[in-house]
Amino acid sequence: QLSTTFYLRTCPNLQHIVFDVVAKASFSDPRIGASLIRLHFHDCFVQGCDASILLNKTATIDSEQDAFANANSIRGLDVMNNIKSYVERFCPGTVSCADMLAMAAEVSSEIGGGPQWKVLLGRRDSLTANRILANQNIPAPSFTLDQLKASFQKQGLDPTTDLVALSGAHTIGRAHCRVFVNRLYNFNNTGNPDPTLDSDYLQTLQEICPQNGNGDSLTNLDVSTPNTLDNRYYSNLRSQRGLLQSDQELYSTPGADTISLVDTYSNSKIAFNQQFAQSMIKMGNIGVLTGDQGEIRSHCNFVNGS
Ligand code: HEM
Ligand SMILES: [Ca+2]
Ligand SMILES: [Ca+2]
Repeated sequence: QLSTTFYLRTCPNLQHIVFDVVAKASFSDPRIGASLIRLHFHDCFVQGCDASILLNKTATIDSEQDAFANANSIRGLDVMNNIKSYVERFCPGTVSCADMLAMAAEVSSEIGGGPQWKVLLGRRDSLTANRILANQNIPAPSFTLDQLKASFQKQGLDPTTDLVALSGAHTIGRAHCRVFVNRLYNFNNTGNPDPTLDSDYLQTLQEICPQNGNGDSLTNLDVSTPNTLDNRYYSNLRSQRGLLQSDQELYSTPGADTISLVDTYSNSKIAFNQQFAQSMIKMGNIGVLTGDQGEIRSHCNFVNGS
């Protein structure tokens, strides 16, 4: 239903606009690519890839930006608005915010040293947002492997291949202490740290995140190459240096079918790149609105006429 040539005639310089805005933003903020990739993920897992995450709270919109996983956490909304204002200047009323999110994620992969792919286009923007669904559908960092699998399966993604490949996005970006501090001191109320955490790495993390701190400090998701979209994430998991419980689960759950894929991707950047691109395309197809469904928003943060 979507196509790579959707805006070929109606917005020929779209790709350049998205690339230029993201590239420029990356100079001053090397983390922005990570934030944009995550924004696309958090959009697609709630009502599909329809830019519902971009809608601000109003009298009628219960903003997904206030969901647990998003509040004080998502970034890049300003960059999306910046892209939109350029796009509206060149091709007014044509390009959906949902497509811009998918393109911004692809460009961010490219800029970060990851794979490129042909982005499928033609998505339309939602008229609604759903904060409650966001709380239900966006996986939590404390999830076990079974819970992660169920979450991906609910979206029609493969609970092994897509889960392992897309988790590889944690090869870039940062996380707050609050999302993993339980692993450092009192894992599952045992009074001890998570036993699947390397002891040197544990010590480093304890220095960054004191036991009774406010949890607001940030650290890199990938301890090896924090700003490069490579396959080091997977070698970290093999040496018990996954930052989130949901990361380490992929390798440390006894007998799991995800272990051999972690090995495969850690041994082959090519295999990872290929599957990451394929899984990103698949994620980008979740629940899309097409044809005359939804609308093309004139401002990404508001439905038209509001
Ligand atoms: C598998 C289940 C997943 C869980 C439980 C999870 C959880 C998280 C958490 C807790 C953070 C840190 C947020 C913060 O502290 O503010 C984070 C960051 C991030 N996530 Fe995930 N995530 C998952 C899958 C994904 C997927 C599928 C993608 C993209 C394809 C992704 C991309 C990212 C990126 C790039 C960051 C860093 C964002 C930044 O620095 O602004 N994650 N994730
Ligand atoms: Ca959505
Ligand atoms: Ca990396």
